[in-house]
Amino acid sequence: MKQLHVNLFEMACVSHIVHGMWRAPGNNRHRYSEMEHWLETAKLAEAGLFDAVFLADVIGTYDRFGESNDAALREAVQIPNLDPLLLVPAMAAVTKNIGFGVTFSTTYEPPFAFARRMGTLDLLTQGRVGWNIVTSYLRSAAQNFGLDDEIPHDERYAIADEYMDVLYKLWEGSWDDNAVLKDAAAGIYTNPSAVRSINHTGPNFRVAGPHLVEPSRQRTPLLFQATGSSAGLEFAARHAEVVFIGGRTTEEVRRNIAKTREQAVAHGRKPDDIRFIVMAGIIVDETDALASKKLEHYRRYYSVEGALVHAQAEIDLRRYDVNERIGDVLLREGQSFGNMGRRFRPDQTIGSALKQIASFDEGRFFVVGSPTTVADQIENWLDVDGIDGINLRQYHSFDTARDFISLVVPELQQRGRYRTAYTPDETLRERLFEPGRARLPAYHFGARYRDPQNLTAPAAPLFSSLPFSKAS
Ligand SMILES: Cc1cc2nc3c(=O)[nH]c(=O)nc-3n(C[C@H](O)[C@H](O)[C@H](O)COP(=O)(O)O)c2cc1C
Repeated sequence: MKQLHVNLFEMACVSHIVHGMWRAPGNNRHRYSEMEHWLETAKLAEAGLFDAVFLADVIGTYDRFGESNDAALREAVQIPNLDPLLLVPAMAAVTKNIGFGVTFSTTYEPPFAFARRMGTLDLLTQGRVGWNIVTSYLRSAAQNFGLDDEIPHDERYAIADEYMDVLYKLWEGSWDDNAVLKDAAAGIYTNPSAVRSINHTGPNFRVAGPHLVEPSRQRTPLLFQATGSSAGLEFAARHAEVVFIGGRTTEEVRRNIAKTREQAVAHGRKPDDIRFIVMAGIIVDETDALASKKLEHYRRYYSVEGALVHAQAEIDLRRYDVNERIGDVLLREGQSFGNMGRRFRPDQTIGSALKQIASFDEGRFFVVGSPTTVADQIENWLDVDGIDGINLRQYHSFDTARDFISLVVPELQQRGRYRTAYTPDETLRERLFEPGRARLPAYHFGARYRDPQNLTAPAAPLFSSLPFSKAS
């Protein structure tokens, strides 16, 4: 019977996704800048037998709503924030099993330095790190790295594909497993013939190598990705091992999962080589009634303005008649339906959009209720939608995680749907897949560089033409 994988869905900032909640009494969000806060977070997640603490990240500001950073700063929407990679060693030092998923963009910082950072983290954590691959979607991020505007979407994925090529060459191909000898008698620490330069030359990167970090247990960290576009799905089919999937209905979720599996098979992988995780909102209490009361309590703090900032809304919905349709207002205001199109339909009324925002309702994977109500839903998500796990959204730190751990985990364990202990000494990849699978499978694209011959044979770029469309 399938068991549920759970990541604590976090971000090193005050207001990650449930905006306004930082004002709720007892919420610890304001302690995001204290080391102790993250040590507590990691220990709590480990006590709950979670798979990992998953840290989102952005390297720019949400400056579209109101055409400035003012609202984002007032509402603390992902600013101020901290670099998530720097939290991992501290959290790893006070835990033994919990994994760490960290977000890093392939668009702005060179791959060689990132390869070293992740190699360092995989060594220090004994193989407990994963990487959430993003190409970054904020114009302000581009402007923080010398550009006027974002690089076009599909081009970012083409750059990301070459980025992965460089990383695999460094992580998988530069050092042999038996390179480090530590032979004090002979005075040889590393066998020079077991380490090689990678001499990568490509359209975006030139990297000589060798990698500076000796092989770690996973070599390549567990690869997470969230996507919905055709270029993103093609990239996931070649690279990703854990994909954040979505869908408004069970049918849509199942279709998206099937499509992603198919594309992975087209890239020489197996249908089961990808685990599917959704963002889930779970508000639980002893009874359904108490859980609904908790939801009402939380709703009082929710910030519609914070949600509009995060959606990079082109218009302030609150300024229009609730019966007007969003599409008509945008047209009249000469605005595109770009950002808001990700959450609303053009024929939706302003009133229904505001209600959707304020309702907390995050669609398909949102449940409020007793442990039984929640566990019933989770079993549905596992067996009917076909997902493998959830990123547990934090409404209140640390009540949301504590409620889940004390009320939902025992219920799921009783049903055989949740681990009762960690497998000692397992890597994060083994936890998501199976014992013995600490590294990328031999047929994964990244493993090709374990054969030094391939270091000199350039890989076929993923996209033969841009913008990418499946037909091409
Ligand atoms: C669960 C989840 C977590 C995400 N975390 C981040 C993040 O931390 N930083 C970021 O820049 N984008 C993040 N994204 C956005 C994705 O990286 C990506 O831009 C988005 O899914 C759209 O992909 P597409 O353009 O290929 O459809 C996240 C998306 C999801 C669903």
